[in-house]
Amino acid sequence: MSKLAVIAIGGNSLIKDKDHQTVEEQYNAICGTAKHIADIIEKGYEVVVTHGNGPQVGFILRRSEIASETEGIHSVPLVSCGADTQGAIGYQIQQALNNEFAKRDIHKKAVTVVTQVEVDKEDKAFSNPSKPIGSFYTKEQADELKQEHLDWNLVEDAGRGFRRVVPSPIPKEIIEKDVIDKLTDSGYTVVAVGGGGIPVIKDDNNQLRGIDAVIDKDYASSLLASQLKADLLIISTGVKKVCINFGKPDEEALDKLSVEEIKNLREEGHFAPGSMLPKINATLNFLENGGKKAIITSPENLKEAVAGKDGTHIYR
Ligand SMILES: Nc1ncnc2c1ncn2[C@@H]1O[C@H](COP(=O)(O)OP(=O)(O)O)[C@@H](O)[C@H]1O
Ligand SMILES: NC(=O)OP(=O)(O)O
Repeated sequence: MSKLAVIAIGGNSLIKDKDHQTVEEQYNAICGTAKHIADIIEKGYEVVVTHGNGPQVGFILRRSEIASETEGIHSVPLVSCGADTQGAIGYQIQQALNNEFAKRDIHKKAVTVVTQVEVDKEDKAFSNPSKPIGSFYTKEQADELKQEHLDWNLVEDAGRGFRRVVPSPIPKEIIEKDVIDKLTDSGYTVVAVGGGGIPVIKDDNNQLRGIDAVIDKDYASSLLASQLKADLLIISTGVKKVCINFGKPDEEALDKLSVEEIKNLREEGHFAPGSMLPKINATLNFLENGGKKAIITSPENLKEAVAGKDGTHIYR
């Protein structure tokens, strides 16, 4: 039986830099990533692809806010902006993968599952927004925006500038997990829990209802990988390897670590909240829930990383 890898693609890693964030440029980045995912499939893995949406969901929300200043145009709730990104990014990944499969004569089909993820309506994240979305701003721009939009929260994001933050509750249950499991078992390459999944809560009548938030896709991917009993969780992001002293003159890249070693480095504060810290926590959740191995690397290093020659490897 083939091994199962869940590959989580970061929303920021789909956008090279601020001059390359159009839909076409994002599709080009996805086509590049699709080649690397196809390499892994050719190595004999079944793959489930998950993806982030931090930049994209923020862009859609902002467009909606600006457009709704025009009479007759309604605004779009954040939860629907997240659902929109699942369709738009899922479509691009699905198309890029199917084109790549056709080129290589891989007899597979990629399919996207619109995925709802249940969260706790009492999650304290709802009163403590922490998930960075949308554009990066300078300190001056951030100060101006705070005065202009009194309901906005902006924080410094891992030395890259200021960003708006929204609530990011912990994912509890993947509503469509059985469908994802069945499709994967049948040989489809499934794209799922896009943007961490569409956040939903159960109301008093046990009915699902969307709630405004953005779930961290690394936590949702880790939950999915555990529930599918995946052999490998791969987090594909903007860096080849996780580092200690990141961005400092004594920065050092990490190759291979145990759960205990990475926990110690986490305690020492080497991983920035809102960027690398959730990835580390998500890999630890996977490894502590039965997973054996997790890799953090960049899209262009996926093949080498799976072959054990690159990336940061964390073992149970
Ligand atoms: N210790 C660290 N090692 C490597 N990268 C780090 C570290 N701390 C913060 N980062 C930053 O975190 C980024 C990944 O987070 P982010 O861009 O939010 O992820 P995503 O790819 O999921 O959108 C890296 O590209 C890097 O800039
Ligand atoms: N939803 C989410 O975690 O997106 P990013 O990976 O883009 O931050």
